[in-house]
Amino acid sequence: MGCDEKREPASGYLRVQDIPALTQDHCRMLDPAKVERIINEFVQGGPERMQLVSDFDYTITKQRTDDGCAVLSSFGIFNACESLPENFKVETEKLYRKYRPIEIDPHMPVEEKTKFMIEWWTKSGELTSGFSFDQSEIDHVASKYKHALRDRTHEFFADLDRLGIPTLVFSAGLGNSVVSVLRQANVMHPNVRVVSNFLKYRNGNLDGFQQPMIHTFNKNETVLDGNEYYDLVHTRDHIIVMGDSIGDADMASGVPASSHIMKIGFLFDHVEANMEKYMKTFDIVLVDDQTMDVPRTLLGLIEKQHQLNLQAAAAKQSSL
Ligand SMILES: C[n+]1cn([C@@H]2O[C@H](COP(=O)(O)OP(=O)(O)O)[C@@H](O)[C@H]2O)c2nc(N)[nH]c(=O)c21
Ligand SMILES: [Mg+2]
Repeated sequence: MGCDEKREPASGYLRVQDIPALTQDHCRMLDPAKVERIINEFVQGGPERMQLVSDFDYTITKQRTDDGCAVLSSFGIFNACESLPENFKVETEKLYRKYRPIEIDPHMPVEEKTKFMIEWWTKSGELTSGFSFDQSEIDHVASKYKHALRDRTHEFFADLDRLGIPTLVFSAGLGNSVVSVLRQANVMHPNVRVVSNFLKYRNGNLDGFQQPMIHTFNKNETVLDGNEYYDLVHTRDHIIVMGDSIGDADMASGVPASSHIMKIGFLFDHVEANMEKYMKTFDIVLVDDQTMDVPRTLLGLIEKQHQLNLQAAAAKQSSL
């Protein structure tokens, strides 16, 4: 026939229109054929080739809760701890007011922004120094947010664990809060790794953040180069990336160019204004979806084929 599009798909080929989670109104795709192609690659490749990379704030946590209560970010959880010195609160707030507009400035080039972000995280680390602080304070505040994870997060992390899929939670926020929320929600399984900024101590007092600094514009797998997680995942070329900010879509940059990446974006704020950019950036855009149902559906398809393969192999073995 000489034309790819017209070629009849092999039997067992999955069609987007036959996957109910992907035909919901709030599930948008600019290029459904590309999504379909990647799903079939994932299903054929099986769990051994998969890895998941996810943002934390408002990706694993909800963008909107049932009771309407705001969910604190990981830095927000730290800032809500009662024992922090007054001066810390005043000065970090000043930094936020200065640097946050730069971070989201649509006109400034990323290279220029990066300099400012390094400055912000550095100054924030300097302020997070020289006073005593106990992790139990973070745990206390974080306990309020263990129920603010997306619906079916527990099941989703159980799926990832059962299938042995390495799961990287990437956050330019505060790792101590991220880990605390995930632990208290009972999803911190052995396949989960959190790469983020963690508190450092010296002589019993806080001493800023541990290296390497993770900021908005280096939050991707290049920052992992050479560490043990990179070694674990660099051969896993089938990648699901999940985020709520445009920049999250780049979290897997640094992996080999031949990789197949499915980018899932959760869109909630200013839906109309953001839609076009999200559609161009993410393969699947979920509008006000506060669940893990779509990523779970992808894992379900991969697992189903995996089970069939295992059964076929067992049947072949017993017939020998
Ligand atoms: C250094 N610093 C950075 N941030 C914000 O923390 C965010 C963490 O970035 P992220 O991990 O991409 O999380 P997200 O899901 O919230 O986007 C950045 O986008 C910054 O806006 C910060 N926020 C607070 N409250 N305090 C800080 O010191 C601070
Ligand atoms: Mg986020």
